[in-house]
Amino acid sequence: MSDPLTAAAPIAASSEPQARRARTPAPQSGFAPWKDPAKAPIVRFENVVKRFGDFVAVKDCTLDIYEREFFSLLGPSGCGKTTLLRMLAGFEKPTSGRILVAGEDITDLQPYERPVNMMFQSYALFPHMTVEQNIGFGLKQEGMPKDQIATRVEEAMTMLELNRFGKRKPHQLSGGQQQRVALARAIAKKPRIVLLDEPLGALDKRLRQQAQFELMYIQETTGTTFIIVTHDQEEAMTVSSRIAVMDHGEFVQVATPGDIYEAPNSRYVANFIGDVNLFEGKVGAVSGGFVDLDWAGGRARFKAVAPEGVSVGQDVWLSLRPEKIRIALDKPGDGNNAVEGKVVDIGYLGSISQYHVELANGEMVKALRANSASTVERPISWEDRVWLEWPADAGVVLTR
Ligand SMILES: Nc1ncnc2c1ncn2[C@@H]1O[C@H](COP(=O)(O)OP(=O)(O)OP(=O)(O)O)[C@@H](O)[C@H]1O
Repeated sequence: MSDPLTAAAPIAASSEPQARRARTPAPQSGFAPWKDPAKAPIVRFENVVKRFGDFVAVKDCTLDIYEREFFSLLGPSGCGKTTLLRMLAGFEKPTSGRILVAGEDITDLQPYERPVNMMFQSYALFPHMTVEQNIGFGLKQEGMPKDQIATRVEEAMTMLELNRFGKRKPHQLSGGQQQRVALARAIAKKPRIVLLDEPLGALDKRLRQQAQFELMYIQETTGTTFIIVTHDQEEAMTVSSRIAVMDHGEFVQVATPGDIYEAPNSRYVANFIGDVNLFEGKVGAVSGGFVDLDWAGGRARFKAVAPEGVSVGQDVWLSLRPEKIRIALDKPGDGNNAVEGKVVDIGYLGSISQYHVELANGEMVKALRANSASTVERPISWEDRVWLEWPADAGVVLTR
């Protein structure tokens, strides 16, 4: 059973959307400590390996996380996200490697000796205690004087808008309110680092989105470093300063949401985040920072920005997001990449439509088009022959 002190429940979904809507977090513009060589990380995983018997759950992971980051570990089920988090919290010991917090090696410290509080997916509130008592419990265990506990509990309840519920027991609260109590309890101890394992997993989509903003607000207001485990890419994109995309116990890419989306380093990452078209081809030529990519055995040549170290004859993939493609009935002029196809499906999404276009080699490409009232062209419909067009810098050439 998890320790109710450290194993708190998911974050709250607000039951007072009106009151809370005004509190959108300030954007972390310009916040990029990972780019500053003078900055020391608050968390460092150093060549961390975790084996369970013969199985390697985490393979030689090295990662720096900086103070005030909202850092996401993102990946499919079983890729090692929770194991990494549990090693940082002290519930698992690395098979080899070290974990440092603020420069101090904490690998051998007990969970309660670490400046870290972990919130698990499960609820772990004490049913016989009031909200106030639940929030103050950890502080009481630490031997904090009563008046200071009262102040901390008050602060945490105010932040989570729980003041009205202080005297209630957990069963007298909604699920979302219980989650807020759990978060209040975690932050009342003022840990330097809060770890969240799928904190919003139990919420439906609407509440989840609301709770994401709430989490961001609390993270920014308290100045705490948050590390979250999620397999929901939209969630990671919304809340994170940076994301580590994981696969089979390894980091595939660690970058900002923008870079992960715009500059994925592999087909795995491109496919994992958002919708993408992948054109397989061979490099036909490299010059002036661009490659010519021979697609479908030479049916067409696409120009794209050359990745580092690419050479003629190499197998590559052009990753192209649907919104970067212009779809039109008329053949575009020279200059951009263009390929012809037939519309086989249209998804009407309100402000935009998604077109599924079949190319000559049978490949399907997705393209988006705004449903703008000012569009003078005739609407594009099923079975139409269309042209897909994009500039050389719209896609990313991937070598793996
Ligand atoms: N105590 C354990 N004993 C043996 N294998 C384990 C243990 N804990 C985790 N594993 C294995 O290690 C791998 C990584 O598990 P982990 O819980 O870190 O994955 P995850 O990425 O968090 O997945 P999920 O999103 O499903 O929670 C899985 O294959 C899991 O079965």
